[in-house]
Amino acid sequence: MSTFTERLWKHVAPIWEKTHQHPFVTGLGDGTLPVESFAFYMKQDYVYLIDYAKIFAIASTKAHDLETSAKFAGLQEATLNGEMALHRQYAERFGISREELEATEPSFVMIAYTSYMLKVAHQGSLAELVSAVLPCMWGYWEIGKKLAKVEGAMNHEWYGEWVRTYSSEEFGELAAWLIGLMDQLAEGKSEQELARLEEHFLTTSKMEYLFWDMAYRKEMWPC
Ligand SMILES: Cc1ncc(C[n+]2csc(CCO)c2C)c(N)n1
Repeated sequence: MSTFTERLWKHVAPIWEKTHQHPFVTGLGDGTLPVESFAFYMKQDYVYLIDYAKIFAIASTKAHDLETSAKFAGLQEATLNGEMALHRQYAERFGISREELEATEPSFVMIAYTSYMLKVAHQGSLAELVSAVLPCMWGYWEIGKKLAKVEGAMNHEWYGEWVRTYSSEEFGELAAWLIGLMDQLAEGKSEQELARLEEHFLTTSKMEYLFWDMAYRKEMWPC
């Protein structure tokens, strides 16, 4: 018997493969990514994470046991003060102030992405919420591991810190925890329910791709 996340992995493989080949992602590894695209990404990602942290808070209220509730509360804290500190550090290097970072005008891809996750978080079950946020964590872990193997990527003057963060053992453990929770929550669910979880997972995986692409092209609203 294979696990539910093995099923997800099989179905998402072509989307993730396309993501790994995107010039933003390969450029993070080999250093060819234009630094202006990276700065654009950091700003959009900062406002993305403001929403994302709220989704962890919702997950904490929907948790079925105290341990899971505490873990999500901790994740909200880690996002606001850990992951976003990385962004604040980068912004400082770029000469972008905290106020400017926080006042970033959201791109339409960023709004579409977080709005989808927030909708699922508010309206769906905990299993649905986890299926929608899983590509962010699992996907970054896969990218982090891949880029860490690229010669010089860990020590690159701009992107090294990013690669070290998302390939770290600590981050891997977090991703593994969420994958385990997804499998646990999928247990005993009907095929109809599992199909809904898979749909969320595939949708946000595609959103991840779009996020890289939006940042690479520095794409804002067309009008
Ligand atoms: C577009 C986008 N997708 C995924 C992540 C990664 N991420 C989002 S929340 C979280 C948990 C810990 O803070 C992690 C690792 C990101 N930053 N930006």
